Amino acid sequence: MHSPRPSASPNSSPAQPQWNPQQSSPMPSHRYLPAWDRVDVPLVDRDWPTHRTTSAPLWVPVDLRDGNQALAEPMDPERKRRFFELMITMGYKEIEVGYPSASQADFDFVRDLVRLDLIPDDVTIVVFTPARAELIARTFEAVEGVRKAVVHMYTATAPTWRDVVLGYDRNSLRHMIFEAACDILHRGGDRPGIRFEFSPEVFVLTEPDYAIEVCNGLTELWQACPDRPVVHNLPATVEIATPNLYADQIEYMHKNLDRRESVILSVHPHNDRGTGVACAELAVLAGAQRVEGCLFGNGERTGNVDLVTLGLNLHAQGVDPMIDFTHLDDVKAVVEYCNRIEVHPRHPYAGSLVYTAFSGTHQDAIKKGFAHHRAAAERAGRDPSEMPWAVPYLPIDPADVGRDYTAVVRVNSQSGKGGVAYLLETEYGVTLPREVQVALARKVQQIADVTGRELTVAQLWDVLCTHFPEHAHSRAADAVR
Ligand SMILES: CC(=O)SCCNC(=O)CCNC(=O)[C@H](O)C(C)(C)COP(=O)(O)OP(=O)(O)OC[C@H]1O[C@@H](n2cnc3c(N)ncnc32)[C@H](O)[C@@H]1OP(=O)(O)O
Ligand SMILES: CC(C)C(=O)C(=O)O
Repeated sequence: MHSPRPSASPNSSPAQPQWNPQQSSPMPSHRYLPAWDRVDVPLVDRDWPTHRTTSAPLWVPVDLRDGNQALAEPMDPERKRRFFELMITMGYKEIEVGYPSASQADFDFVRDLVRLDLIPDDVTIVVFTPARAELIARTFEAVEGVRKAVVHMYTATAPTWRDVVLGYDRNSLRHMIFEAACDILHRGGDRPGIRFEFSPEVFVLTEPDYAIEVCNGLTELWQACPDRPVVHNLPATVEIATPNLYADQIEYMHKNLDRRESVILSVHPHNDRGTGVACAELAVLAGAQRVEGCLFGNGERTGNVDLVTLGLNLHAQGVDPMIDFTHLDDVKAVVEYCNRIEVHPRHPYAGSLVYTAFSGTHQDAIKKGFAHHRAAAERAGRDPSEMPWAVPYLPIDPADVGRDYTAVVRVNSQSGKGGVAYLLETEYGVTLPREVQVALARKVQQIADVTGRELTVAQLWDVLCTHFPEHAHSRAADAVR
């Protein structure tokens, strides 16, 4: 049973309203089929829209495999080791450490982790392999002697990949997957610390009944039980649609997987449409229990889903992400070093500019918000850091991730009196009367308009000293003198 084609959104009426003067563009959009014509969307009596996420899923960073395979210069052993240690420090407990059959470097890295006993007892490593006998053999060689590992086998299951890339029909591909899975069972089935994972690559374009048939077959073959569950990891290898479609696909699997208590339902979103985070969040509402991704969203093309944003999105909802982000700038520095890619200044939670307001009304609100926050803490007899957070324009307290408040307000031609006054108050301890704030802001704005530049706090102080010397009495400035 499949759902009828969903109705068009209210915005897509063919009769364009007179208030919308947009014209047809020269974009060749007709070349692309909507997702609804590319894959059957299973009928879902949807539950996910009414769910809430109240606990963190199991996070599985795949930086050392999916992230690494997307780098122009894959990580050297020293970089891989630093990244691995960082993830351990942050609290990740299941970490994909590589594709050991891909290269000697990948193989050696996994061997070093095992031989040098670098994997803490409560951490499970994941090793990745295609469904090819010689590469499976090499993968097991890599984890020889490990205490705990997940052997993760993948094969593309979507029609185009079956037809064009692999050259199998549905039956012969299933046969090929099961043969490889038997090999894996044979090599690892008796080893207590070894568990199995399967990814039907390009799950989002795979017929749902085929995905179910293959996954359920593997659950059976691998003898999954609650004590030794299998992971079925359902990747949006390339994003194809709005996140609600992915959520429907995940909920369909959640409701149709056999031995559900013996299956860990995992997701692996990429970010081709820029909606990887939304896909993961809706997928968790739809039944996913485990999320694979990369720190700050490195990975193939536009990247894997960003585990930092996902974790801190939970934090900002009052849910413990179970990962330590308290030194986020240090985390960022290590990841930038290892990947040789910079994190964007606007990156959620971590970018250099994300706790900074240049614009006047935002600054005014932040200034009032901080004052209100401090006063509320005083009234309650508590430290401000323990009080519920409600400062406007700052979705979380920057201090939670190790930032101070110095960059919260910066002044340029978009700023107003509130921002200027805030900086002089916090940096110089001077509280200006409202009329002085207004007049000073006018002077500052004239300067900023002429130079087109930001003004430093020292420059603001100079403007105050020049034009309103009678108000330039500051504790901080006195201390400097
Ligand atoms: C979505 C993902 O991220 S998938 C992971 C992708 N990551 C990587 O590819 C990084 C590491 N890869 C490698 O180092 C190499 O590709 C290797 C060592 C695995 C294989 O190398 P090669 O043997 O030279 O093969 P090549 O790279 O051309 O791979 C394509 C072959 O693998 C087959 N193949 C692709 N995926 C799979 C799979 N999951 N299971 C079995 N066979 C597969 C293809 O059909 C093709 O076979 P053909 O040559 O008979 O047509
Ligand atoms: C095979 C899986 C896990 C993957 O990396 C992808 O589909 O992007």
